[in-house]
Amino acid sequence: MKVIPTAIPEVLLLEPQVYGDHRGFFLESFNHQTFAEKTGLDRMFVQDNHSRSKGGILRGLHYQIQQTQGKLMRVVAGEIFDVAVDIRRHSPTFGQWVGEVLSADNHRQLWVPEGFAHGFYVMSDSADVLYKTTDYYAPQHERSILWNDPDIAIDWPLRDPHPVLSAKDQGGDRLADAEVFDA
Ligand SMILES: Cc1cn([C@H]2C[C@H](O)[C@@H](COP(=O)(O)OP(=O)(O)O[C@H]3O[C@H](C)C(=O)[C@H](O)[C@H]3O)O2)c(=O)[nH]c1=O
Repeated sequence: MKVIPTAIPEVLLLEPQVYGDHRGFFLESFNHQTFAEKTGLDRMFVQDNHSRSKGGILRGLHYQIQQTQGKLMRVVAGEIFDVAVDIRRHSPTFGQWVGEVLSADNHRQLWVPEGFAHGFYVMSDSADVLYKTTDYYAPQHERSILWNDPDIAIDWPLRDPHPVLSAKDQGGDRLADAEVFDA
């Protein structure tokens, strides 16, 4: 597995070793020992999620203010633009974002640490996103930040100007008004 740094040191792009042959391919999508050795992170994942979205859907920006979740994102069908936003008040990269294309073809994974808001935009006609989280879903602690907050200015590769959003995501907070982490 290769670990590729991003503009925010704590956000990591991972490339698994892919074993291709005449039948197709094999890869280890997660190996606890390899993940710890290569990233230096000691995390236990407690939940696996599967999210399918049509093209043009944008989910996010979400985080849990308590029971914070680290997320290991990957795509098994289609292509997404996956975004992590640093919302740790005392971080030198507070309010900055990282966006990476994850796809069924590039097999790339994004490590979104605790203390970050997360969202993705579906660039293909459909996408299946699988991800592991380091704490359990806790809706009472879930918060949303507006996907197009001008103070964050994420450069989403939109297929058209209006992504399809859930009602919750239409009403996200501006970062300036959001509950953020005191880290
Ligand atoms: C996240 C989650 C949701 N649900 C239920 C709650 C709702 O009945 C339904 C859809 O939930 P929601 O609209 O919050 O799903 P997303 O908009 O994909 O939310 C996720 O979107 C962004 C990309 C994230 O990073 C988070 O994982 C998460 O907030 O699934 C569960 O039962 N367990 C869960 O862990």
